[in-house]
Formats: sequence, structure tokens, C-alpha cells
Amino acid sequence: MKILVADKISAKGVAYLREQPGFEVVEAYGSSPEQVLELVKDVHAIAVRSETKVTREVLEAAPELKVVGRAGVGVDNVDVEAATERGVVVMNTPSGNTIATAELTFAHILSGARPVPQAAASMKAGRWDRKVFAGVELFRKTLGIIGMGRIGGEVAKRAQAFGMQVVAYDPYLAPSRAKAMQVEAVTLDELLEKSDFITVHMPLTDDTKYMIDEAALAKCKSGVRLYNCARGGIIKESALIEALKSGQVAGAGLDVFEEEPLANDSELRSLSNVNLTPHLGASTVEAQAAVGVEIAEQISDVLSKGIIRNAVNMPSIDSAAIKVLGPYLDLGSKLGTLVQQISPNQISSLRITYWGKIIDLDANAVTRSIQRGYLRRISGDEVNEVNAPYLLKRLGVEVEVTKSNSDVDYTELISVAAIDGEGKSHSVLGTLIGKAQQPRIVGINGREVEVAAEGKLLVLENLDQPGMVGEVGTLLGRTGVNIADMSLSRLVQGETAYMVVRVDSEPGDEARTELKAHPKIKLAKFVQL
Ligand SMILES: NC(=O)C1=CN([C@@H]2O[C@H](COP(=O)(O)OP(=O)(O)OC[C@H]3O[C@@H](n4cnc5c(N)ncnc54)[C@H](O)[C@@H]3O)[C@@H](O)[C@H]2O)C=CC1
Ligand SMILES: O=C(O)C(=O)COP(=O)(O)O
Repeated sequence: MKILVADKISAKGVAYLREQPGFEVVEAYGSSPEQVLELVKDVHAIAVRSETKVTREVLEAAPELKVVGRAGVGVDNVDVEAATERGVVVMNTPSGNTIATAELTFAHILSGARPVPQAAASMKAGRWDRKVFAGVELFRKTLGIIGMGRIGGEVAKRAQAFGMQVVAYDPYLAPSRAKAMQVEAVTLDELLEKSDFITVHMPLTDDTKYMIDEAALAKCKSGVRLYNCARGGIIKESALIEALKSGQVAGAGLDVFEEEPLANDSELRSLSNVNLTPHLGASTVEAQAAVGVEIAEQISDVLSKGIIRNAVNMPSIDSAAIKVLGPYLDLGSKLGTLVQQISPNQISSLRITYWGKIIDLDANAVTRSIQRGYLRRISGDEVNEVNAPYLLKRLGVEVEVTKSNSDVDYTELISVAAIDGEGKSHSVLGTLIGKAQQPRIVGINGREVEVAAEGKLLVLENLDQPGMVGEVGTLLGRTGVNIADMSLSRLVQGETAYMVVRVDSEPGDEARTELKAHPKIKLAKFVQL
């Protein structure tokens, strides 16, 4: 397995990757986009920070790629949509640099209140300017935090230690968390009107882009101080520059920019009331050691064990969960494959129902397995749990999931029904049997059957008449196909019955043609699980 470390991650992280048996590690920092295209052509994993851009083009140039690991939080340098389409897991290390970024934010807040960088520069220049560099106190001032996630929360604690009043705007903030953090949850407008200092801590999205623009700045107190250690573009730079010049904003501290690296001639560089750092939030020894090792372990787990943690494009399953879910994932994948083979090529939806123990587990992962199983014969190797939902959506197939607590005859039961264009349902039912949790098919199209969900199956719907089992047995025997197991079922005597025959080898053309042409057999499908 080849891993490209495209941005500088900690030496410990790289060493961890090198120690893994069968791993080849290539370190290539500061490569041009053209060089990246060349470097990725045979890699299975790419480790990045925020510098290397993993674009759609890069993903297309990497046919072997399984995982992109971001040693840090923001994945804005990765085309997550394109990765998802291609079944590439994108993962980050969400908490390793929280404290580092909260502390840098505080360094900026303090440097905005007390002009330490400017005073220090003046001292270095040989001056003693005591009057020029007076500041303001944080004590009893109001800090507005926009985005109360991991970093916002740590900034709040530090602000409280300084005796600041904290107000927060975060549309997804649970009232209980606001209460626990002793912050006042307010609307964005209230925050803008009340705050002496404002800091932003959320990702750059369509909703957050230019959240602080001319109109928002006009709502702020005159002399407000603003900080952005999250993502460039949350505060509109052109509006901020004007407000810094007019004095509406007394000072600003920026670690991130609309374009990085910041242009040499950016006006921000020449304003005396703004402090700039070159995207240093996560740049502490501790944070880099943490995220470097974390991403190395996560990449290794995906490649060697199939364990996915902190994925941003699929639900994560850790090793403990995999132990419990493993048999369900296997059953789900088989039910998906089976239902696809007994239904028409074009369906409009997949209806999945869970009963029993499974409803208390993370059924999301099982749903993805069913989707992957359904697509196995349609999309081949291209499909996995990451892109299965996307690929089904692209085919126009809706997926409906129901968890039912009604009584059933099994400890757990999964039903997968493919609904065709005419609304007709083609369904399979499966369960896990015994201590070994063996997957079993216990129903097909509303008929009870009982057959191990493995190997080669012949699914037959025949007229319920004497001698059918014998006829099928003779036909298969004559064409050299041995029967391993068989299950019979019917709804009403005299109507059609279902026969599920587990066979040791695939019936040849002769047997298939005969079965299909048989006047008493309405459906004959050979299914490989
Ligand atoms: N400067 C640097 O080097 C670093 C920057 N970051 C950036 O800091 C940001 C925050 O990171 P974390 O706290 O770890 O993320 P997080 O996911 O823990 O928190 C983000 C918060 O933003 C909130 N949010 C989302 N949309 C919002 C909206 N429209 N308005 C207000 N709040 C909204 C979410 O509810 C969440 O609570 C990310 O953009 C991350 O990339 C993170 C680490 C280092
Ligand atoms: O983790 C993040 O979101 C960061 O912005 C840190 O970026 P970096 O790894 O220092 O290039």
C-alpha cells in the first residue's frame, strides 16, 4: 500500500505509517498541482493539512485511492463530493488542534486589546512610545462567539476566566450546552449589537460566507474588535478593511484569509490596527503531534482493517462497533444482492425495515451495506459504503428506512423490498441464526423460506403441483448440478410455490434454458451471494 504524505505532518505520524507492514510512504511537501497529479497515480492514501488541494482532477488521477486523511479539522481543500462519488473516504482529526486554535484566538484577542505586537515592533525599532500604545481591558467586556463548537467552547472558558461576559450565536447550539457553558445564546443581530469583541469559529459554508459583511459591521458597536481564526471569507475582507479605516472596527486579528497565502500587496498588511498571522491556529508542537499520529493511525486502520473513524463523508464505525455490527453488515450486503437479482433492472425505491435487536444498533451502517450489496452487480468494484448512497441516488432510487418495534418471530429481522415502476414489491427477509450469527434468508416475495444466505442459489417460483421437486432435482442432476440444500414454501395450496435451492455449482446454459422454458416454472433466477 502506498501512502503519499503531501503536507508536513509530525515526524511521529510519518514514522507510524512507515512501521506498518506492507506500507510504502512517500513524503512530498510543497508540490505543484501538476506534481501532485503525477504523485497520486498509484497511491492508496493521501495525508494532507490545509495546503495541498485534493481536487476532482487529483481524485481522478488516483484510481487506487481509498482514503484522504486530513491532519486537522477543515476539509475545504478536499473535494469531498468528488471523493464520495468515487468511494474515497475523507477523514479528519477533529479535536487534536482545538486547544491550539483556542489559544491562538486568545493571543489575538489580547493583542487586539493591548497592542503588544505594535509596541514590540516599536521597541525593536529603538523607540519608547508609552503614550501611543494604550489599550483596553477585557474584564467586564462582552465577547460574542459565533460558532460554539469545540474551539468556540474553549474560547468561551478562557474569556470567562478573564471576567468577560460571553454571548454566543450558533443555530445548532443545544440550549443545554449553552447553559452548561454559562453563555447566553442570542441571535446574530443581538450578538452584533452587544459585543465589544467578536470571534468566529465555524466552517466556511454557503451560510457562513460573508456572514460579517458591510451590513453586519454597521450593526456592531462603534470600536468593536473582530477576530477570525476559523476560515477566510466568513468576515468579508473588503468590508473589514473599510471599517478598520473608518474606525467602526477598532482592531482585528486574522489568522485565515479569503486567499491563502495572503497576497503580498493586500491592504490588510499595511493597516496598523490589524494583527495578522499566517494560518497558525494548529501550529503548536502538541497539536501537530496529536493530529499527525491520529491521522496516521486512522489511515492505517482503513487500509489494513477497514475500520473507519472520523470520516466526513460516511458514518464512522470503530472496532468495537464493527464486532457487534459485522454479522448484520454481512447479512445486509447479501440481502441487497439477493433483492437486486430477483427484481427488475429498474426500480424506484428500496424499502428497508429493521425489527428486533438491530433497531438499538447503528442501523445506518447496515443500510449502507444493503445499498452496496444491491449495487454490487451493477457497479462492480466501483461501489463501496461511501459512494453507495450517491450511486443509488444517481440511478433515481429512493431509500426508505423504517425501524419497527412490532413483534416478529425472530430475534432480529431485516426486510429489503425493491419497488418497481408499477409499485410492485420484490422482497427478501433475512435474520441471523445461532451463536455464530449465521446469515439466513427466511422470506422471498412474502413466502417463508429457510436457507443459508451464502453461495449459489436457484430461486424458483413454480405451480404447486405434485412432482415439481423431483422434476427440478432430475433436471439439475442431469446437467451435473449437485443440490446442497433446499427450502419449499407456498401461500395457498394449488397456487404458486417457491423453491430455493442451494447448489454446489452454477447451472449451465442448458439447465437455465430448460428451467426458464418449463411450463410449470414461472420464475427461475440463479443468484450468487
Ligand atoms: N486557524 C486554524 O489553523 C484552524 C482553524 N480551524 C477552523 O475552525 C473552525 C471551527 O472548528 P471546530 O470548533 O473544531 O469545529 P466544530 O465543528 O466543533 O464547530 C463548528 C461550530 O460552528 C457551528 N456553525 C455551523 N454553521 C453555523 C452558522 N451558520 N452560524 C453559526 N454557527 C455555525 C456549528 O454548529 C458548530 O457548533 C473550522 O472552520 C476549522 O476549520 C480549526 C483548527 C485550526
Ligand atoms: O485544522 C484546521 O482546520 C486548520 O485550519 C489547520 O490547518 P493546518 O493543518 O495548520 O494547515
